[in-house]
Amino acid sequence: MANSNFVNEMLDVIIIGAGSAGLSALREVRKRTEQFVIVNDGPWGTTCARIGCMPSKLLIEAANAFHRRTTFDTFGIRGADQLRIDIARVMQRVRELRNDFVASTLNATEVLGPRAISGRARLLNANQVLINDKKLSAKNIIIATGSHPIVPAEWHVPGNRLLTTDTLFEQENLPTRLAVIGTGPIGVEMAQALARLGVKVTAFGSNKLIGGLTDPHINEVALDLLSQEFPLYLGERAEVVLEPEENCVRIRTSGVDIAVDGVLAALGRRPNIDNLGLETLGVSLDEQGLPPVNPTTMQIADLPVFLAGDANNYLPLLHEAADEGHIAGLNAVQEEMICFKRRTPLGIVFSDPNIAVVGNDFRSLDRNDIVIGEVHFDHQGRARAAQCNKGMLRLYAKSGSGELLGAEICAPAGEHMAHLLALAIDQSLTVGDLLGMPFYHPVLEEGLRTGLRNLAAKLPAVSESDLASCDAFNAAALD
Ligand SMILES: Cc1cc2nc3c(=O)[nH]c(=O)nc-3n(C[C@H](O)[C@H](O)[C@H](O)COP(=O)(O)OP(=O)(O)OC[C@H]3O[C@@H](n4cnc5c(N)ncnc54)[C@H](O)[C@@H]3O)c2cc1C
Ligand SMILES: NC(=O)c1ccc[n+]([C@@H]2O[C@H](COP(=O)([O-])OP(=O)(O)OC[C@H]3O[C@@H](n4cnc5c(N)ncnc54)[C@H](O)[C@@H]3O)[C@@H](O)[C@H]2O)c1
Repeated sequence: MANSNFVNEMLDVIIIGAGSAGLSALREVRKRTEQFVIVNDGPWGTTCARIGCMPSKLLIEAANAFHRRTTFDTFGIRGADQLRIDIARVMQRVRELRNDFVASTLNATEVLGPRAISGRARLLNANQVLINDKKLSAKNIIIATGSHPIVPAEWHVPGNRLLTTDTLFEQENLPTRLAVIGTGPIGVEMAQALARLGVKVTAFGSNKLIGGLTDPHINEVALDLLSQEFPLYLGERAEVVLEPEENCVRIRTSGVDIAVDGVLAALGRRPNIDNLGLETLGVSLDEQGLPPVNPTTMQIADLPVFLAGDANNYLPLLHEAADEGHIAGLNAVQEEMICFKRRTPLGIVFSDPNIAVVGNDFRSLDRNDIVIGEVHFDHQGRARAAQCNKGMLRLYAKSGSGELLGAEICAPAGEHMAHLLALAIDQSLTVGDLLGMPFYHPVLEEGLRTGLRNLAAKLPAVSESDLASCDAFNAAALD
């Protein structure tokens, strides 16, 4: 990308960071002015496409395709034990498709010529940025610098044994024994995928709740299912020590001491705000070094500066980063600030079964104001047919009105049910409204309907003339 020649101009907008948030902001800014630049440090192509959502899902798809062989015998398909995984080819395919996805994101900036600048930006004040030793000025600045994986300084593990998702997808081969440290969304997704690809995975997490779950019942189900595939040790920080004489890394907790060939750090991500010059803005910074940001406008305090995407650590998810870039991009070229209503919360972990949290999570709800419905998928008809009959879903509704408030899920097709539920929660639908909707047969969503019926039984009865009152058969074949 070109170097800057906008030194003496007062630009309308400088966008710092060309990830999903920055590109989303760029789209809105470009519709309204030509007086802008976008600056990006390091490779262009976004975290999502290059080292995040997309390559991780590519790896998961390969792992799940191979894992399907464990069900073949029951289906009557013989010879599964002859199937072999070619890790080098798996990783090559991940990179090939990943490169395609990256290329598709570059179109937006390649057409910009000198307005797309490669370099590291640092704020000098609320209207000035230093880029490649040149001062650029703008009426508004959008910061969308993303985040990076946290790796504890005390680990002292050399790069060839220490992986993060920044480096995992570049590997030609995978370690034989791997410790995945951290069992949030990234740790859970990668631990299961790598275990399914034949890596001897052991997972460690300081939090007893995994994959972003807050409902202990769903967490227990998720833990039970995942621990059938690889051991998980939770509730303690793991100590990570290089043992050069033993040619391994040792992972220790109070109850475990194991040797591994490599470590995947999945301990969370920190916003890319260090040395960014946020202190020059003259606003108070919190203990993480973050300034106050209005989530409806993305504005920092009352400054002409906006903070969007993972960089603000508010909702570090792709669709939220895109929304925040959109909001910041619009507001940066607007006379009057527009306040946006944010979307219904939705988080999905692409484990098998999927883990999802939608609407209000269990932890945030007052137990006295809600009723809870639940369903196990062990006996669900369609799930049994597909040999994916495991998992559980819990639904939370307002006790008087039956308005659906949230759900936590570890269930087959959880990603799709979470979307249906997000739609319902966004529209303030009640359990009765949902049970009045059509459910086809035989589908996994009938499991969701069983959960809704379980919830409806704890709410005031609906009118007999309402089809929402239509009851279950209590037969696996029909529900
Ligand atoms: C392994 C993994 C899997 C994920 N899976 C999912 C998923 O399935 N679903 C989902 O919703 N989310 C997922 N996420 C999260 C999602 O990828 C992020 O929320 C999203 O990519 C953040 O976009 P962003 O624009 O804020 O940051 P980025 O895309 O990281 O963009 C920030 C850019 O700013 C640049 N930059 C940083 N500092 C400077 C500076 N000083 N000057 C100039 N440029 C700078 C960076 O180099 C980078 O190019 C995943 C993340 C990871 C790591
Ligand atoms: N499918 C998805 O939607 C998806 C997938 C991946 C990532 N993401 C996003 O990326 C963000 C980062 O994900 P993440 O999983 O890296 O972070 P996270 O913060 O959600 O989870 C990190 C986990 O590591 C644990 N941990 C921290 N230090 C530890 C230590 N020393 N020893 C053991 N455990 C330790 C924490 O208790 C926590 O459970 C998430 O907030 C999520 O929004 C989303």
